[in-house]
Amino acid sequence: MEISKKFFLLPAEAKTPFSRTRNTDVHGWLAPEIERLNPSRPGGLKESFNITSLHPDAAWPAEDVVPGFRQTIESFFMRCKDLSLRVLRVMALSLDIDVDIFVNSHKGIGSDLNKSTLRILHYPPVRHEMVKEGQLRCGEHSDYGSITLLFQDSKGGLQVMNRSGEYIDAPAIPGTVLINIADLMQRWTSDVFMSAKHRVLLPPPGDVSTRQSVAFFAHPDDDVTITCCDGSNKYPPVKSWAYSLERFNDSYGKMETTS
Ligand SMILES: O=C(O)CCC(=O)C(=O)O
Ligand SMILES: [Fe+2]
Repeated sequence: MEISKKFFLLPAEAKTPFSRTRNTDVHGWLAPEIERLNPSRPGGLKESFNITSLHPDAAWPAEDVVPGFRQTIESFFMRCKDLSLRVLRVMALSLDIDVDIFVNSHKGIGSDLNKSTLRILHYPPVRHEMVKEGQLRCGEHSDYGSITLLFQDSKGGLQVMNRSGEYIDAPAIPGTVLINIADLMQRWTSDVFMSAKHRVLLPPPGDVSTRQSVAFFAHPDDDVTITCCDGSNKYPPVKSWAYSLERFNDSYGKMETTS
């Protein structure tokens, strides 16, 4: 989180060259208030940098601007990939189905054929007099892929909806990783694993602290067709990337038509 803070504290002009301009290319910086994860609220009071592919040509800040940034983030990406695959295996085991069913559909993580994304997040201090009606640090949403690993600092604000439909606090527990089920996993398992809606509230008035978190969104390979693994037809088959792209278009608008 230290190294990601160094990036976020750069002036906006230094981050703009890494801006994400199209939904079809997930890599890059998203400035504050761009992302509306709940489209009925104003954009979230957060900024993020997203890494999808470890391709050598991806745009990164120069080594002298944030020393060690690329290497640290890429190596953390690989650790998240390993952990996600382990968790996906355990999930299949718990369902008593082919243990490799999920893992085999995530082989391309880190390549151009898979949109799994490591996102570092920075929530700047909130000036309550500037907050728009209904604005949050991050609006209510569920993630799109299979599972999300979430690492957060101790500042709080994250809430997750329980099965009764109430939002409950999900504070950081030292030494743990929070794992969210995402939408494609819900479809895949015909609602056995339910995707969890979540949001990040504003800090109380007068609290001008920043919040930082890191999320790893595991997605199945782009061309995998997600079909209910119990053989039912509860959800029609969807291609992984086609489904996620539609969801990205809801959250950011159809960026590719405006860039
Ligand atoms: O920062 C957090 O704790 C949550 C971020 C999040 O849910 C997201 O970016 O999808
Ligand atoms: Fe999320």
